Amino acid sequence: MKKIILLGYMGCGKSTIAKELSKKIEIPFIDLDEFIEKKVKMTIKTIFAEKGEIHFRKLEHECFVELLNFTNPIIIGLGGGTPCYANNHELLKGEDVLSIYLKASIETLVDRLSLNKSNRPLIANKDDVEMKEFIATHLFERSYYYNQAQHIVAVDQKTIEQTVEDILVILA
Ligand SMILES: Nc1ncnc2c1ncn2[C@@H]1O[C@H](COP(=O)(O)OP(=O)(O)O)[C@@H](O)[C@H]1O
Ligand SMILES: O=C(O)C1=C[C@@H](OP(=O)(O)O)[C@@H](O)[C@H](O)C1
Ligand SMILES: [Mg+2]
Repeated sequence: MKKIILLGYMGCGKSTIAKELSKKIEIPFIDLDEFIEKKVKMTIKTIFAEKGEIHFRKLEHECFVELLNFTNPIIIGLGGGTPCYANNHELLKGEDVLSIYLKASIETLVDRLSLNKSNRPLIANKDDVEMKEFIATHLFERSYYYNQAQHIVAVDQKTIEQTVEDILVILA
C-alpha cells in the first residue's frame, strides 16, 4: 500500500480532510506539523518565533523523510510549505507514494484562513486585505511545487465529505 500524501496551501484542508479520510479507509493519519511539534516539544508558532523559518524548514524536511521511511501504510498531511523547500517536491513523485494536491482558490483560502490564522506564523499578523494580496502572490509562487503532485483534487465549494469521496475515486 502506497503512502498517501495530501498537500496544498494553508487552509486548503489537508489536516481536516486527512483526518476524515483516515476514519473512512482505516489507515492512520500523521499530520507533519503535529509530528514536528511532538518531536521538538514546541509549537510551530514557537519554532518560527524562537528558531526562525530556516530552522523549521530543516526540521520539516527531516521529519518528512522520517515519515516516508515508515514501513506501514499511512496518510501524511503536509504543511503548506513542505513541497516548496529542500527539494521535497521530488519526494512527491516516488513510486511508493500517492500524492494529492488539494487545490483551492484564493477566495476559499481567504475565507477559511481569516478564521484560523493565529497559529499560522506566515499570516498571523495580516488583516483580510493584506492576507488576500499575500496569498495571491504566494500561491502563484508555490503552484509550481504543488503541481508536482500525482493527482489534483479541486476543493472549492465542496464539503469535507465530497472531497473525501473525490479522493476515494483516485484510490479505487
Ligand atoms: N469543505 C471543507 N473542507 C475542508 N476544510 C473546511 C471545509 N469547510 C471549512 N473548512 C475549515 O477550513 C479549515 C481548514 O484547515 P486545515 O484542515 O487545518 O487546513 P490545512 O491543514 O490545509 O492548513 C478548517 O478550520 C476546516 O474546519
Ligand atoms: O505554508 C506554510 O509555509 C506553512 C503551513 C503550515 O501548515 P498548514 O498548511 O497545515 O497550515 C505550517 O507548516 C507552517 O505554519 C508553515
Ligand atoms: Mg495542517
